[in-house]
Amino acid sequence: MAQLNFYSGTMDCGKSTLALQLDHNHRARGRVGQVFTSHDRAGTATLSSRLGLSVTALEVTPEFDFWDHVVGGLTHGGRIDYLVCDEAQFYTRRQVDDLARVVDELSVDVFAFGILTDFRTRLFEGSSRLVELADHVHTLQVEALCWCGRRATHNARTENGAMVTEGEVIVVGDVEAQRAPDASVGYEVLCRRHHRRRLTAASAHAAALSPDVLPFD
Ligand SMILES: Nc1ncnc2c1ncn2[C@@H]1O[C@H](COP(=O)(O)OP(=O)(O)O)[C@@H](O)[C@H]1O
Ligand SMILES: Cc1cn([C@H]2C[C@H](O)[C@@H](COP(=O)(O)O)O2)c(=O)[nH]c1=O
Repeated sequence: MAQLNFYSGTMDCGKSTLALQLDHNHRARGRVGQVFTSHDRAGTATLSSRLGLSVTALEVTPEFDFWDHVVGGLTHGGRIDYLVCDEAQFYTRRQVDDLARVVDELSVDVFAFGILTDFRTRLFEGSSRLVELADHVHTLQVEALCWCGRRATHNARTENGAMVTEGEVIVVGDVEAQRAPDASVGYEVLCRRHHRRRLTAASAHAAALSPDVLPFD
C-alpha cells in the first residue's frame, strides 16, 4: 500500500542527502519516480545536498498542482511509482492535501523532506500539514549539533552575525555564510535553551570574552 512519509529535522541534518539516496535506491530497483523541490539554495529546479550531489528537480511554486501533474502523467501513459519532495516546508496546505490524495487514490508513494519550524520556532505551513496527514513522520538520525554540544532542535536566522526573530518567513540561506546567496543573512542550528536566549556561537564567544558577564553553561 502506498504511503505518505515525512522526514524531518533541523537544517543541515542530512534531509536532502537522504532524499537523493532514497531516489537512487528506488530507481536502482526499476521504480519510476519524480523529484520535486522548492527554493533550493543551489537554484531553481535543483535538489542539492551539502555532500556535493545534486539532481534536476521540478520546482514547486505555490500554483503548482500535484494532483493535475500526476494524473496528467499517468493519463498520457507514463508510469509514476513515487515522488520525492524536498523543502516540503515551503509547500502550501493544499499541495500537501494533494500529496495525500495522490498516495490514497493513485497508489503513488510520497517521500517528503523538510524542516519543521521556522526561525521564529513556528511550524511551517507545509510541515504542519505533513505532520497532520503523514502515515509516518521520521526524525533524521544524524543529529545536527548546537555550539554547546547538545542536539540542535531549532533553526536560528542571523543577520550580520546576530540572531533575529522578525522578518520574511522564506529567506533562502545556509548554515555556512559563504555558501548563502546573501552572505549577510545566515542560519545556525541551536538547542532550545540557546535559541531562547538568542545565543549563537558568535555571541556566546563574544560574551565569554567579556569581563562584564557571568559565565553561562
Ligand atoms: N565535508 C563533509 N564531510 C562529511 N559530511 C558532511 C560534510 N559536509 C556536510 N556533511 C554532512 O551533510 C549533512 C548535511 O546534508 P544536507 O542533505 O545538505 O542537509 P539538509 O538537507 O538536512 O539541510 C551534515 O549534517 C553532515 O552530516
Ligand atoms: C529556518 C528557516 C529556513 N529557511 C530556509 C533556509 C534554507 O534555504 C532552507 C532550509 O534548507 P535545508 O536544506 O533544510 O538546510 O529554508 C527559511 O526560508 N526560513 C526559515 O525560517
